[in-house]
Amino acid sequence: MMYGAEPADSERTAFRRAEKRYKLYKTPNPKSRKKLTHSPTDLSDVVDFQSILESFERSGDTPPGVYRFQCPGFNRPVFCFADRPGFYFIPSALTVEEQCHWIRETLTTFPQPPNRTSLTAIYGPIVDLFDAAQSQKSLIETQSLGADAEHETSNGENSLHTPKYIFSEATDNAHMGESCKPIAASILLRKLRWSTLGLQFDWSKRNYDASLPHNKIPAALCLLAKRMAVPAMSSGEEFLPEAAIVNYFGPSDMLGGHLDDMEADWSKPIVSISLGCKAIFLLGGKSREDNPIAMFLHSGDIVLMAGQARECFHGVPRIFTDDEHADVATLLSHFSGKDNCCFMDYIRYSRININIRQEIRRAWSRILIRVILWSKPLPASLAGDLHASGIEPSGGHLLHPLHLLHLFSGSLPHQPSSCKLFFGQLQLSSCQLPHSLSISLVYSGKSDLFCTLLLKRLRISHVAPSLFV
Ligand SMILES: O=C(O)CCC(=O)C(=O)O
Ligand SMILES: [Fe+2]
Repeated sequence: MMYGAEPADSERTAFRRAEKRYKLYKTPNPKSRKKLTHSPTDLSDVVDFQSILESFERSGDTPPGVYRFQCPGFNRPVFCFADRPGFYFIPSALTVEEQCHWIRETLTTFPQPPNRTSLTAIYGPIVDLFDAAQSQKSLIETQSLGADAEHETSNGENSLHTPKYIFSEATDNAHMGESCKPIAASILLRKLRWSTLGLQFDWSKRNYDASLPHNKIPAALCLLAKRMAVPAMSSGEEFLPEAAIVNYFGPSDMLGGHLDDMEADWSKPIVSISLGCKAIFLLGGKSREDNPIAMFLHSGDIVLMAGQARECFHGVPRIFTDDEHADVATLLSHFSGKDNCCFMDYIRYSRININIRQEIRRAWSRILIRVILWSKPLPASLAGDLHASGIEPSGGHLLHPLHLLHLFSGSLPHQPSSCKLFFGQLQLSSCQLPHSLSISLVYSGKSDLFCTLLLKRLRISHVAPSLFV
């Protein structure tokens, strides 16, 4: 969309106006007819935690509205905004060596199958994309190649996940025809927008699909996230990473305002790591109408969003790749040397974000359990029915409310004797019982009470109120 040509509609909210204020605009360069130049952006209102940290270390002071969060045992200063509870900023959380390590990982190991990437839907699983870019290979459809190439596809993949495309030295497509045009790996690497670690996110359905093949989150990343999540965790609680999304940003990319709502328990933080070129992060409020706070994200900064901050719109309207603002000189100096030039070339004009999550709401399995909460003896026909469907557990009393509530919440808010006859259906996630639970009551004497109770106690992710009678 061109500057100034957007419909008034899109400018309606405060969040959208802030995005427009900070996004990259290219205008014709007065000195050269062909080239475009970037129009200057007023950055005077952008909070810079790098300089807040410096002045805090010098004088112990923080600017109005920002305070240092005391977190015993955490060895980095953490800052918070007075009016955005649940948001934590850890400036320079990673050393430059750590940043280099994670940049390598995000480009080499993280996009490897079975992890899905933004390229998987088009090309199938792609193995060793970064290596291929480094050695100037091209991606070619497997049918268009002979036996030699087939050999390469047996790279540890089973037949189900055999790549449709593979990398080849060949770039001459004269004999292949237009439909099989090779695509340079370096171009694909630039097109890589995201990869997912741990439980795989299915963007078409906007949920995590536990049935997709996946590995656990790499142990070192898990450890880092646990260590960094501490300021946002209640004391004694540990962050348990289950999935991570890696975002790759090129010079004119942006991430529009959004909420991350695919996790069942919003009290758990999202741990978000910034690598590479500096960016502007917008932290809005619970409505798009709330004025967002703009702040810089530098390479090595970590942000935590937990509790109320999980309900705040946020986004990244701008990546700086120009020498004046990108702030990657130190990083680039660590990537000097022949073996590193590909990393250096990439990160000079890119930003990478790794965000790590817990309590993923899984796609529903097909296990359907009818649950009956009763205060009287269970009618024999119903008991027999349940028994026949093979859902009665050993011990026989699962469907007693006491048992159910203990199983999922460890507490019992009211006595079974005060329950009316409740008859409902529970649909359970097969992977992780307490985290994902959906219930629709088909009959209930006090369905609203029951619903509130389940929502509160059992972390029900979704209730279809229309089904309540
Ligand atoms: O890139 C960032 O810093 C934020 C990423 C983010 O909000 C997301 O992936 O949901
Ligand atoms: Fe997000």
